[in-house]
Amino acid sequence: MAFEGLSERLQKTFSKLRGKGKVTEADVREMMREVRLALLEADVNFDVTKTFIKTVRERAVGSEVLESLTPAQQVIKIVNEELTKVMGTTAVALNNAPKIPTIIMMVGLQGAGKTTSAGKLVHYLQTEQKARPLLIAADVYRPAAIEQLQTIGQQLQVPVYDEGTQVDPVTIVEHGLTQAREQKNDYVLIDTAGRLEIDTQLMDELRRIKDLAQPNEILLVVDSMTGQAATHVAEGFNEQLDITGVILTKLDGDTRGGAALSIRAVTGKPIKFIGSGEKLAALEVFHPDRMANRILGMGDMMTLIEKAEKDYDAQQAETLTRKMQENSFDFNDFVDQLQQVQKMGPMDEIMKMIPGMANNPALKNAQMDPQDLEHLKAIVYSMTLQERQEPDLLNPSRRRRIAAGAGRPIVEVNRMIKQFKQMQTMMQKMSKGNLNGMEQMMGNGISGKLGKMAMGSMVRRTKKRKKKRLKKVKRFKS
Ligand SMILES: Nc1nc2c(ncn2[C@@H]2O[C@H](COP(=O)(O)OP(=O)(O)OP(=O)(O)O)[C@@H](O)[C@H]2O)c(=O)[nH]1
Repeated sequence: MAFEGLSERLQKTFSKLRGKGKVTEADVREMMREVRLALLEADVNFDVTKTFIKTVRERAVGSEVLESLTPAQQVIKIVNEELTKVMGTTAVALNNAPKIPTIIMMVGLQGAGKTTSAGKLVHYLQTEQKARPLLIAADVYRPAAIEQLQTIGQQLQVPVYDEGTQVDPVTIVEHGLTQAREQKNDYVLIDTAGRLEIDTQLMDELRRIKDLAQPNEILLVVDSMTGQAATHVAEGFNEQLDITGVILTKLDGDTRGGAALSIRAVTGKPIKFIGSGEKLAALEVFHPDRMANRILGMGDMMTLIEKAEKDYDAQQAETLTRKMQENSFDFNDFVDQLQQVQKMGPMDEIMKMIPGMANNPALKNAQMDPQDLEHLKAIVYSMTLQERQEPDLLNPSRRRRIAAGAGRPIVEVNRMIKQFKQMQTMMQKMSKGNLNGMEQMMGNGISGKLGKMAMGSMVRRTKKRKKKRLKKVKRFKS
């Protein structure tokens, strides 16, 4: 799992501070030594680590922390803010051309994930902006690369311009751009060749393509698993081509985090997207603040909400919104929700995005077994319609009969009813716009002010979204 080592070490370091009424300069110094080691072990660039530690230390020994009533939380807050800063502070959007097409040139070493990322970006543009992109196959050295791009093109139903392997890539790009202009494609993605390492011939070719195409974006695709090497690659490509942004791939793997934490500081260029899987939908906009939260085990509620919005069936979501408003969330909805959550991906990944859940050992490799869902359904279907709506009717004798009817042990029935009631309470609180209830339920791992801070932005944004959704429903009804 990405950042696992770094995340665990940082959280262990900070846990020593929790509960301390007062933090001394010596405590801060000791803690920063551990943070420094954790960063270096995660393959973060040496200079980046040095500057980071210096900044955090200076801020942490300031009076705002040492004299505060919650010094441990203040220190974590500073580390969080500085991690966010190192990674670029805010998400950076794609540069768009004033007049179509916006031209995006994908560059990078062999195997970094260029071709796959070109496909993911097309999928992202189609989903987010209903774009009509064209792909240009300008990697003439690896015949399989053209076929790979054609397969991706077919999957996404976008045209792929290629002239085989015998034509100069610059000519291919020139012809491809002419076709895109004629066919009014709004985006053009150029898949260029990669090499095992940066060499003059590759750079010459990329520069010639750049001079001809005058791209709005030169996105360097780097493999996060290569750690420090990824940072060197980024430095090299940036010097030669003046890249405009980075796509960091394979963050679903066992990456230590060095690349994510170093690239921005070393090159000055933003990480714009992260790849988190081989599927075409596995591309996310890079949000430094959310990444810092994830690294510190503070969850990433915004990504979770966005993921839910994307993967949830729109009609189901609307029904759920209505039920929340009417306070009529019942057992049938409960089963539906579990089914929806199952679609979102492995349970342990999802749970880690919830504040306070990241380091829960019980969640290690937690999976939602499809069979569990079948068992839950069997229990729900053994209830009467009225019981499904009013769980208070489920007295011990009814519970026993339901267990027998579903062929499941009574403890499982009791557990499910308890979970349902918790979810129902959460829904009721959300329907009243009271997300503090949710915070209490989920944020028990990060207490007090910090928990509120972590949830604060989500509460504000969720309220805004809710308002917007309600307006939509109102408009729809009238
Ligand atoms: N797990 C994971 N695999 C990825 C990701 N991105 C790409 N890959 C895989 O990495 C391998 C290389 O990806 P390609 O897209 O072929 O790499 P490339 O940079 O185009 O390679 P060349 O064409 O040889 O220069 C493929 O097996 C991809 O499926 C990612 O975010 N996560």
